[in-house]
Amino acid sequence: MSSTTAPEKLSTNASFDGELVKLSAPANSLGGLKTTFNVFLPRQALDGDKVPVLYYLAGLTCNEDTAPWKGGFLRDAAAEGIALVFPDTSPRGADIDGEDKDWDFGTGAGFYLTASKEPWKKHYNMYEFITSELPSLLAAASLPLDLSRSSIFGHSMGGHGALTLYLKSLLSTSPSTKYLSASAFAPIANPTQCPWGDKAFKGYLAGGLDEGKQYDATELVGQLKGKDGVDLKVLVDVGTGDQFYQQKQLLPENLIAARDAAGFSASQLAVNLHERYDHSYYFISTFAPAHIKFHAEVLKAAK
Ligand SMILES: N[C@@H](CCC(=O)N[C@@H](CSC=O)C(=O)NCC(=O)O)C(=O)O
Repeated sequence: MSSTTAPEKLSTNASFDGELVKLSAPANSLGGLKTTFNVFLPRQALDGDKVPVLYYLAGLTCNEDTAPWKGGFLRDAAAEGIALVFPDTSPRGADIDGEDKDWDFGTGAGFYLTASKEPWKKHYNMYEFITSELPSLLAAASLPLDLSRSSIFGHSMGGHGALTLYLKSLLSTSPSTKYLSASAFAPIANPTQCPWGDKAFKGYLAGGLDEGKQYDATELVGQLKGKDGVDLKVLVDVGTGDQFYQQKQLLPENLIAARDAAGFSASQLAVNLHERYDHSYYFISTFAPAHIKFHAEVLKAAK
C-alpha cells in the first residue's frame, strides 16, 4: 500500500462544515489511465480523527460527481462523522473501438468487474480498482481515514457493484477490502438474467454469463448458503414506479428468493419496495438519510 504515489489534489469545496476533495491519479488496474474521485471529509476528519469510510458506486452514464451533486448524502455523512468516497464508473479514454457507442456499455458502464476479454481487459477492471487500488490511493493521500472500517453502497449498476463487492468479500478468505455492510438503491440484482447484464458480461468476459455469475448478487447470496459465521448486513430500496424495474432490468424478486432459499432473514438482507418512486436521484435522495444511518450504525459499532 505505502509505495503507491499520492494522488493529485484538484479541488476542495467546503460543505456541511467538512470538505469535498477531488483527487486524481493514474491507475495501474485501469491500464495506467488517469482516474478522478471525490472524497467527502466530515469535520471530525478535518480535526484529525480517523473516520470510517463509505464508498458510493454510481450507475450507468454517471461519474464521480453525480452523487455528490445529486445524492443528498453529504449532510447526513457530516452529521454521522463518516467519510464518503465517490469513484468514477469506468475507465475513460481507453480509445477502444466502440467504447462510446452505447450508454450501457463501455465508457460510464464499467460494471465493477475485471474484464477478461479483448479489447477490454487491459483497462476495464473497476473491480480491482475499487477493492484494491483505490484504498491504496486513499492511504497514499494521507487522509484521516480508518480504512479498516469500510462499507459500500450504490445505485443501479453501482448497486450491483456494491452488493457484489460486499458479498464477494464475505466469500473470500483474504479480501483486499472487507466491507462491513452494503446497501443499494434500485440495484441490478440478478445481472446474468437481465438485458444490461447479458450485454456487459458477454462483452467484457471471455466466459460470458457463466463467468458473470461471480458478479451477480443473486448468485452470490446462493453461494453463501450454509457458510459458517456469515451475518449479512444489507439494505436494498427499489421504487415500483422505476421504469427499469418495470422492464425487468433490476429483478429484486430474484434476490429475495435467493435470500429465502439460502436461509437468510429479511433483517439480514432487507429489500423494500416503494410505490410511485422511479429510478432517479429524486428517489435516491429521499432514502439517502436511511442508508447513511444504516451504515453509520455498523461502522461506528466496529470501532
Ligand atoms: N441515458 C439513459 C438513462 C441513463 C440512466 O438512467 N442512468 C441512471 C443509472 S441506470 C443504471 O445504472 C443514472 O443514475 N443516471 C444519472 C442521473 O442523474 O439520473 C437513457 O437514455 O435511458
